[in-house]
Amino acid sequence: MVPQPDEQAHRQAIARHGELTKPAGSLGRLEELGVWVAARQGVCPPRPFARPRVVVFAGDHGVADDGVSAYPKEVTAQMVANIRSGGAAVNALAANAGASVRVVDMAVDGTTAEAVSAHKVRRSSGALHTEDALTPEQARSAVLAGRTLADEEIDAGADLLVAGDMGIGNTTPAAVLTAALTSSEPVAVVGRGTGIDDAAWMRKTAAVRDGLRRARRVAHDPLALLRTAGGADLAAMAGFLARASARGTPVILDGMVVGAAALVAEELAPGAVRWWLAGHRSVEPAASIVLDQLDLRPVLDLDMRLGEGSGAVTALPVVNAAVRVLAEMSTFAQAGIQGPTADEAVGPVASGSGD
Ligand SMILES: O=C(O)c1ccc[n+]([C@@H]2O[C@H](COP(=O)([O-])O)[C@@H](O)[C@H]2O)c1
Ligand SMILES: Cc1cc2nc[nH]c2cc1C
Repeated sequence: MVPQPDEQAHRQAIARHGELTKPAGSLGRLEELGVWVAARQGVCPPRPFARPRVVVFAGDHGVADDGVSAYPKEVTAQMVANIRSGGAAVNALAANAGASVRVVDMAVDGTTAEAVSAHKVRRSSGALHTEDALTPEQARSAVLAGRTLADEEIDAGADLLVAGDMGIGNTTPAAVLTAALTSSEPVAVVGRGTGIDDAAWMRKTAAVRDGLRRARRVAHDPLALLRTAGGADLAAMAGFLARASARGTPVILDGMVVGAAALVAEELAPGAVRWWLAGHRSVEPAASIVLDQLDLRPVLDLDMRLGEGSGAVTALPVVNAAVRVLAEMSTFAQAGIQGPTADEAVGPVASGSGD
């Protein structure tokens, strides 16, 4: 069961925005974001996030051997090492936001450090256009690993979670999952991933078509869908996102790959979306389809298409800014400033974060 955000804190935050020393509604969506956090923390005014945590789910995909990515699968293991040593984009952007980063190997086609491979399910997920991505047992283990990781992080004090992804080929299964759960056509969900050319785009679209043919048959069953056309990374992310919501822990979603996992998580745990904020709009076309389906409006739109949780942690300082407005501004009464005249007091907070 997914808990409801706190209605009372939600109402108090909206009322408080009307009392702060600014024209009603003048901070635009920043007001709405502060209200969103207050309702998730169950307190008004809300607190800046003290222990935001990123978990990057790494795993490559057999379909990448058929020329659907601009990079070879070896890059996945190399980037896991780079994230671990602090040299990836997500490390820099997380540091800017006061967040810490953990990377886990769910299905990397290579050897990674012992410290990151405790939950590893297999080497590379299956080539979804010709075979199942996982066995039923692997799918169950991967979802459970994601749930366990969310529990571990929340129990260790994380007050905001971000799921990131790293895996050569992962935009192909993410496109299939998105198409299967939104009744979209392959051409609508296939993008350029790491930067593929037209020939690779056509190969990728054919792979998505073939994967989707099998995925559509099991689209009503989230575990079967993850097994057929997802992969260990996507399954773990779905478990992680569903569990965060069940624990009442807010999440900032990243781009297209995390978005696809979020669609599955919403199937696993209906209502989970109420604990998620969309960090940004990835340029991948499927990302916008996910946002529409989940009725989420992204905080940022910076033409990013990286993954790793990078868009989510880029949005986090804006979310913390929204919190500080509610927590630190003076009210009209405190500052001895005249409030609005009755006629002027129009609706204080914009809508559209899913509330
Ligand atoms: O999540 C996104 O919006 C996103 C968009 C484009 C690329 N990516 C990243 O690029 C990699 C997958 O791209 P590809 O072309 O190998 O399928 C993987 O590591 C993802 O994290 C991620
Ligand atoms: C270098 C590199 C870094 C990445 N980070 C997420 N996906 C990626 C893909 C590549 C190729």
